[in-house]
Amino acid sequence: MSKDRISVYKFGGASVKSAEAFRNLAQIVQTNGSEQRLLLVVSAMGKTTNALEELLNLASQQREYEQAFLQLKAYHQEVLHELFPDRDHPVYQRLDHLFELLHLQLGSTPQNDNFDKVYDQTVSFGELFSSSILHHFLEAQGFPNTLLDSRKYIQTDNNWREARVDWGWSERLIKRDVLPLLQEGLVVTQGFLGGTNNGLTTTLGREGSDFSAAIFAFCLDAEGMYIWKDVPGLLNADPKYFQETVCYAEISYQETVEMAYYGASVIHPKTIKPLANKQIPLYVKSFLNPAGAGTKISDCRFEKFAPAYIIKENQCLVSFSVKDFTFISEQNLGTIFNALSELRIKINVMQNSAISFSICTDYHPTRLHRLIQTLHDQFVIHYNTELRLYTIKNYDADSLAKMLQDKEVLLEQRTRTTFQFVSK
Ligand SMILES: Nc1ncnc2c1ncn2[C@@H]1O[C@H](COP(=O)(O)OP(=O)(O)O)[C@@H](O)[C@H]1O
Ligand SMILES: N[C@@H](CC(=O)OP(=O)(O)O)C(=O)O
Repeated sequence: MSKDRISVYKFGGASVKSAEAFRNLAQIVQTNGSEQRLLLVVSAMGKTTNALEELLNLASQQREYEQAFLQLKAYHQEVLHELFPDRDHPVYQRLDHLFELLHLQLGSTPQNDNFDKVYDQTVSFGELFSSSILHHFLEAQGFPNTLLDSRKYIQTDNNWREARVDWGWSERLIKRDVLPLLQEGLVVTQGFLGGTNNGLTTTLGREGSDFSAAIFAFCLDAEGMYIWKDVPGLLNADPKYFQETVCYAEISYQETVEMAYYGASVIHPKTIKPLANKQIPLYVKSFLNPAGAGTKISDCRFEKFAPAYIIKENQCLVSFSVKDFTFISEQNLGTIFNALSELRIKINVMQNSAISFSICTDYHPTRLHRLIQTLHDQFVIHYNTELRLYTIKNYDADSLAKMLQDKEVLLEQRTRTTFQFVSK
């Protein structure tokens, strides 16, 4: 087998959540690493990013965070103790140092007024911890590797928490430095993180490690990208909600990007575009059964595939009504869209009637409050929270009946292929 092939492997939180998970990961690298050059992109361990968000919230509200900090540190240390019996191993010093830096960062939070900027400097520690552990663990297992700081390669603007990639600059840097490193052996790097040209850390949006891997795959002209998950592949529904699911053996980029857009959380929505633009296949594989076929996502075409069910949680339905019985005009819509864009509120579904306009969006209380403040002079605004957005792609009578059963529908919309509704 030729060693000219480059593949990018992405391991998410679930695949590094415990010492056992790290061992399983090393096994996957051992099985597949002799056939190809591998770049490993790793997310934070388990639910570390959530824990870091919680720490930051406590610190920014000047509330007690020491206990939560120590808990997060203890979780990482437990994994270290299992993976590195020698307590003098340099990985211990490295992790101690990173936790000290996190502690300093949290200590300076209340004085800082740009929350989103501080968010990126804080929440990014999860991937710094996990990638350091992975680097040292693979070395100890006999897989020499380079630990690459993705913040120096994925160059972004300072649109904190959802930074936009400078593709040209990132590609030049990655081609210049990472290609030669891959000739020497494995490369390990962080998902989710980018960096500005003045050296500050940015993040690419929650669950953005899939996207990081796709950026590297694009810039390296990889032969394939693999995301290793706790499911057999891309399924027609989230097994957390549905007992019976079907695994797609092959599916197109287009179907996948739509599923991701509607909320199938298995793949970050931004992942597909860079891969499709260079025709790089994406494989969704199970780290619990690495020999399983998984799903291949590529430029294929299928006429018919099993209906896909997607549930997006934590939705909010907002309706804007004009105050004087004039119709909703393009001018009114322009005003609403401008405010939404300013506040980074994304529309998941929208619908207008004669005198009102409704949107379904992810619920962010602070942003919604600001939206109401901005527009309350011109519109009467009502909203409902704790809703779900249901989407059925490739629906038929049976799948509709199944999803709609016992639900009160607050808004619905259908095209020839896709049915969506908002409900409790
Ligand atoms: N269509 C789908 N197919 C497979 N898994 C799905 C789908 N929709 C949602 N999921 C969920 O995605 C989870 C895996 O993604 P994620 O939790 O982001 O993994 P990681 O953080 O380890 O990368 C699965 O456990 C499953 O519950
Ligand atoms: N750790 C980040 C980035 C990420 O992609 O994680 P995961 O691959 O576990 O979804 C997050 O939780 O948002």
